Amino acid sequence: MTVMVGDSVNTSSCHESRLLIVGLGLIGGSLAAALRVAGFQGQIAACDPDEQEIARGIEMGLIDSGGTQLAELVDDATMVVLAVPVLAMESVMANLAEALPNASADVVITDVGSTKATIRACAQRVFGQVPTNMVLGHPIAGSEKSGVAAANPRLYVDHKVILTPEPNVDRSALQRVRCLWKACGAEVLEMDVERHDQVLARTSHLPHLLAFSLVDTLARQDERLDIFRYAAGGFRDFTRIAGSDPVMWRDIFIANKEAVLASLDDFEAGLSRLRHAVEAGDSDALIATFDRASHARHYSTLY
Ligand SMILES: NC(=O)c1ccc[n+]([C@@H]2O[C@H](COP(=O)([O-])OP(=O)(O)OC[C@H]3O[C@@H](n4cnc5c(N)ncnc54)[C@H](O)[C@@H]3O)[C@@H](O)[C@H]2O)c1
Ligand SMILES: O=C(O)C(=O)C[C@]1(C(=O)O)C=C[C@@H](O)C=C1
Repeated sequence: MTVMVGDSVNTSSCHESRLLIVGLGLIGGSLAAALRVAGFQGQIAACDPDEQEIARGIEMGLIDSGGTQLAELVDDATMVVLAVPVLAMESVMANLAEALPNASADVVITDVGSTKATIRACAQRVFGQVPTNMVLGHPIAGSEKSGVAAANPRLYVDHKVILTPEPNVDRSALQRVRCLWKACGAEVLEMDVERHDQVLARTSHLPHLLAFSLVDTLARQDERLDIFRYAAGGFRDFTRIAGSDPVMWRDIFIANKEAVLASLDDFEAGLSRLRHAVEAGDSDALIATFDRASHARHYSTLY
């Protein structure tokens, strides 16, 4: 079957007969939206403690059914996608473990959490080991918005999804999770858990920490109204992500503490070098730093 996600043609197909999304927010809702647009034939159900998110998901045509109680929704699920904040994963897994006998015999479990080591540890605590039918993953796509109302069917198109399978993973479970994301237009990669957390600490978690800190620092100053009134493109580009969900980011910084602190050490050293260059009016040092950064930014694969 050939399916279309916007302009991109995707020849892989996702044959799950019943997909259960746990946590119907931006990421879970966008997954449902992308599958709908791709012509996904299976049922899509969702579980969320917020009844209004479920009602909105049904109203938007993203899910067929849903509710607040996981145990009532697991029946016959062929794939379960955990899309809740990182520190909510363990309690969701514990509930899932109880209800899992009602799922399809070949059920596959995956997640979308922004950190991977703590979520792997949750799975080990709840199930004794990461089950062979569990494939942890992370779509490298998102926004500062939250909730199903912000769901975007094109969110994953041409974006990377990193899967972090365990060595003993069931190969067909891995293949089915790859198919899920390919159907959404994503490019699927594999990485080990430790490397994932180190890389994402630098490219995603650190920038969010800096944006939150800058906006908070300015917002606490007496003349904040005046400052924000004159802010333009540079401020907007640098700080968009400071509007992101506080709970989601609290969880990420608690979960990925060590890697974030290491990336913060490197950043502080660089900032300190720049501070000295500014203090000393060291034109050569300033030009050398900005030149390196500008080249790196232009020649990176960002779009
Ligand atoms: N927002 C992003 O840019 C982004 C990108 C990639 C991955 N992620 C990851 O995806 C996950 C979801 O993020 P989001 O942006 O969709 O957040 P969101 O706030 O939009 O949605 C999360 C949903 O989970 C629900 N929830 C919370 N606890 C729950 C529980 N115990 N059982 C069921 N549902 C529960 C909330 O009610 C909410 O509707 C997080 O782990 C986050 O780290 C986010
Ligand atoms: O585009 C944004 O607003 C995002 O914050 C998305 C972003 C990122 O840092 O790139 C945020 C968290 C993720 O886990 C993955 C993607």
